[in-house]
Order: sequence, then C-alpha cells, then structure tokens
Amino acid sequence: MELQFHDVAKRYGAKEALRGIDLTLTPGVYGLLGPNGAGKSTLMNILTGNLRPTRGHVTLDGQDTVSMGEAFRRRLGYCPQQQALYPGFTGEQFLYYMASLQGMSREDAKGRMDWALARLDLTEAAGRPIRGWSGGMKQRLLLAQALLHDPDILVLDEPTAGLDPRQRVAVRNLIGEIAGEKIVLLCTHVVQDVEFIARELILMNQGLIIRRGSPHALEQELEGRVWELTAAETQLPGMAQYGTVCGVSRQQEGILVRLLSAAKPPLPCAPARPDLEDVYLFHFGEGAAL
Ligand SMILES: Nc1ncnc2c1ncn2[C@@H]1O[C@H](COP(=O)(O)OP(=O)(O)OP(=O)(O)O)[C@@H](O)[C@H]1O
Repeated sequence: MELQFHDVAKRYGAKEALRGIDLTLTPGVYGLLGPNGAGKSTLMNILTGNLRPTRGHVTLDGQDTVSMGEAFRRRLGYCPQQQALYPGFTGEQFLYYMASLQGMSREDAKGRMDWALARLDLTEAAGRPIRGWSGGMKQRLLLAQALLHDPDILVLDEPTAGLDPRQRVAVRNLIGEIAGEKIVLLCTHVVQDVEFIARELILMNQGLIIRRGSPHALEQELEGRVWELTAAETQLPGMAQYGTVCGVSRQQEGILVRLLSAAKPPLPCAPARPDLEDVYLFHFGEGAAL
C-alpha cells in the first residue's frame, strides 16, 4: 500500500498554507510534528477529502483519492481534533450512527463497537448521553469511531489532547498495537506521543516538510549539540546567550540546565544525550537550526 502526495499546495487568499508537498507513505506510524500554523491540519484535511488542494493531488496505490470517492473513504479512519459530537446521543448511538455512515451492517458494527469501547475504557459510559461526558471521554469516543471499520489508513489529529497521563499511555499503546499493516498519520504537539510508536517523524514548518527520519536518527543528528550544566540562580538570566535553553530543573546541588548549542558553551558542562524534545526545539525553537 502506498499513499502519495504529489506537489500538494493550498492557498487561503494570499496565505500559502502548503507550498508543494511531495510525500510517500507506506504502512507504519508517522508522527507529523510542527508548530502552530505549519500546515499540518491543512495537509490532513486534504488527505481526508475535507479540503480541496489549490494544486496537486493525492493517490492511493496510483489511484487519485478524490476520484476513488467512497472506495477511498471506506479505507480511511479519521479522528478529528474538534469534539463535534451529538450531545443528545449516547456513546453507543453515536458509534452506530458513524458505522452506518461507513456502510457497516449493525451486526458488524456491534462486534467492532464492543471491542473499541472496551479498548478505550468506555464500555460503562456507552449507554449514557454524550453531553455528560468529560473531554477525555469524548476524545476517546472520536478515536473509537475512527477505528470502527478497521481502516487501512488512520489519520489522527492530536488523539491524546485532553487525556490524563494514564489514558494518554493507553491510547498510545493502542495505536502502536493496531498499526500493523496500516498507514497511521498522527499529528501532535506532544513529542512523547510519537517517541515510541512512530517509525518516522515528519517535521513541517511554514507549509513545507523540512525534515523526515526515524526518532532515533533525528536524535542522533543532535549528538554533540546538547549540554548539561549546574548553574546558580544568578546565572540563569544569561544562559540564553549560550544557546537554546531546553530544560531547567532545580536539584539539591543547584539548577540543572540543558542547553542546545552547536559549540560547547564556555562553561563547565558535559554533553547530554539528545531526546525528541531537543529535536523539536532544534528545528522549531527560537533561533531554530543553530
Ligand atoms: N480557513 C482558513 N483561512 C485562512 N487561513 C487559514 C485557514 N485555515 C488555515 N489557515 C492558515 O494556514 C496556515 C496553516 O494552518 P494549519 O491549520 O494547517 O496549521 P497547523 O499546523 O495545523 O496549526 P495548529 O498546530 O495550530 O493546528 C496558518 O497560517 C493558518 O492561519
């Protein structure tokens, strides 16, 4: 299975939200990372068919996804960010409704629905109206509906938004587990969400893909650029002159500072192991691309 973006561009008036994206995805989990306004939602909305590109097109195994129409939509699961749910429906009614839109029979839907509700810890709540649900529960219900028809392609827009740490880990594990032969495109601001499950990270900024690679490869690129030192309180305000401050934590012996800098800062410091947060700050932080 091969999903391809061919020179996909999108303009909103004078604003170029996407500036010619070429991207090929094969089965695996991809983390789509980028700051606000990078173009991530626009890219996902074009993939799901909610938005028409100004230029370019998307193909699945060589076939134009817009021309495929219903055949493409049946292979796609989409978990949107907005919690636009029907408040008067119970969770179960909502899932049956979504399953019917996917063309599933009630019997097929029942089996998948029970599985999804159980996996997302919603079985007990399923009979209650959604209006009384918490934000985290609604988020998990949106994920459940995206999984109902066992799609080949899953598009997840901030799937862990509003979840507490325990639910976040559970959702992350579920995504990793069901990924199998699917193409999963997961958009997030939370690097920990994709650290362990993404085969590849796609970094976007200003309507372009600026970098892609495995989490490990992107971290390795920063070897020799991340430093740790213990500083006194009075030194903190001046730290930014030595690089991007990517961590400050108070320890017994002083304040532990993590700095991102191409050259060794002229301070007593030791090299530290780069992590994904460093990768994010390196590419998107203030003074990015040192
Ligand atoms: N309907 C619209 N009309 C005008 N400009 C828009 C519209 N939708 C998005 N934009 C602009 O296009 C750019 C890309 O927006 P997009 O929502 O795709 O970014 P994003 O990476 O998803 O951001 P976020 O992380 O905040 O969701 C932004 O500058 C945004 O302001």
